[in-house]
This record gives sequence, C-alpha cells and structure tokens, in this order.
Amino acid sequence: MAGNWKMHKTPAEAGNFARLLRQRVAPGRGVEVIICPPFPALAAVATKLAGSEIGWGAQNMHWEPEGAYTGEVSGPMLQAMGCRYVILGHSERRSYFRETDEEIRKKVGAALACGLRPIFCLGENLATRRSGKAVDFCRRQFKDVLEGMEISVPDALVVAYEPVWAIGTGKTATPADATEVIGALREEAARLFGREFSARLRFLYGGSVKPDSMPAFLEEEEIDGVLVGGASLDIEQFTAIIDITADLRGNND
Ligand SMILES: O=C[C@H](O)COP(=O)(O)O
Repeated sequence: MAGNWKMHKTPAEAGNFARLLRQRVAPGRGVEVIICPPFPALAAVATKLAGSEIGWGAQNMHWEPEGAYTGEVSGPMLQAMGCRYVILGHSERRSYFRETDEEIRKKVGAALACGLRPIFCLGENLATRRSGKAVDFCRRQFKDVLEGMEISVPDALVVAYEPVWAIGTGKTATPADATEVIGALREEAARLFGREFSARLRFLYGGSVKPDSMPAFLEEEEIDGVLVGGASLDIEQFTAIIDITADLRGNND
C-alpha cells in the first residue's frame, strides 16, 4: 500500500501523520506500507518512522548523482537520508513537466544504481482508452523504460498502472480492465526478464482508490497492491485501506 501525497502537507503535518500511522498500523500485519511525502517533509517522516516497518519514499529525482541542476534532487541524496523508494514516471510529471519515457528510463536506471526502489508509473489517457489501444500503449511504455535494464531482483522495482483518466477524478478503471493491462505487462516482463522474475514483480493499481473501491482490485490475482493519492492524505481512509488489505490477505492478528 503506497500513499502518494503529491504537493500536500508541511513537515509538521507530515510528521504528525507519520506518528499517527505508526500508532495505528500494528507491526507484523503482513502488509507493506509506504508513504511518499514532498521533499521538505521527508526528514520529519523519516524521524517519526525510524525503526518501524512503515517505509517512505520520494516522488521524483534527477538521473544525475550531482551537478548544476537548480531545483533538482538526486538519488544518492535521497539514499543518504535513508529513503528506500522513489515514485518515477507519474502521469502528473509526464503531463505538467513534460517528462518523457527516455528521461524516466534514465531516472529508473539511476534509482536502481543507487539502491532506491522505483515505483515506476505508467498508464493511458482517456483518448487511448477509448481508441481500444490501452494495452498496447502501456506495454510500449513499460518496454521503452525497462528493456535492457539491469534489475538484480524483482523486488528492486514496483510497477504502478495508473490510467490517467482515473487519477483524482473519482472514476476507477474496472478491476477487469486493470487486470487486462497488468496481465499484459507481466507478459512483457516475462519476455524481457524471464518468467520467474515476472511472476514475482509487484504491480499496483492507482486511480481514485478509496476504502470502498479497493477490495475489488485486491481480489484480482494480478494486482499486488494499490498506489493511493487523495485517500492517503487522510489518516482514517488510509488506515482503513491498510486494515481492509490485512483482512483480505488473512493477516489481521
Ligand atoms: O499516485 C497516485 C495517483 O495519482 C492516484 O491519485 P488519486 O488516488 O488521488 O486518484
């Protein structure tokens, strides 16, 4: 269960949320939980979550380790502060900041090289969905970013399928639609990295996930978890999502 906070929460608000989350999510529930605050709040979250099972990550990084790139943050800088995850290729970065698959590929490679786990996002827009080409489009995004990449173990990477038209709109893809795309991505992963790797690679669904909409996704065998935007900002909704997941996975001790 990963929460993408986007451009929300001050360091104080983020630290407070992390403290509450730690209190509310009992260890050993068998659900991996990650929150991804904005850069200025990372240190506050890291402090509150130190020594807990809850992970945290960033929402972007540059592909170079250092240099004259005003306003940018590098993978080694994140890694040095204890960060384990980084969201890359989110559709908001692709659309508002014109990030291309080529740049995302460089970022994913740089993150893997410095020991960060990319949460690599992809997904089609509404026009592509309506044209019936969503599966081919997502498969191409996956291949363009990952083909030829050195990935030591499937656990080094997480892939999030987020149809653009479902993000922040209140509309979700159907679980069957998500399964169709993720199934095709798994086939592509098998072609690129082998069957065993592909079977263990984790895929998330993202797009207007709420406590009431998420169980249907988790019941699909292809879907390993969810990437939550708006609902991850609210402690009640986010912990409800975690509790439901623990129940569905049979780990509600
Ligand atoms: O990264 C998260 C996604 O953009 C989903 O956001 P949302 O749950 O607010 O639709």
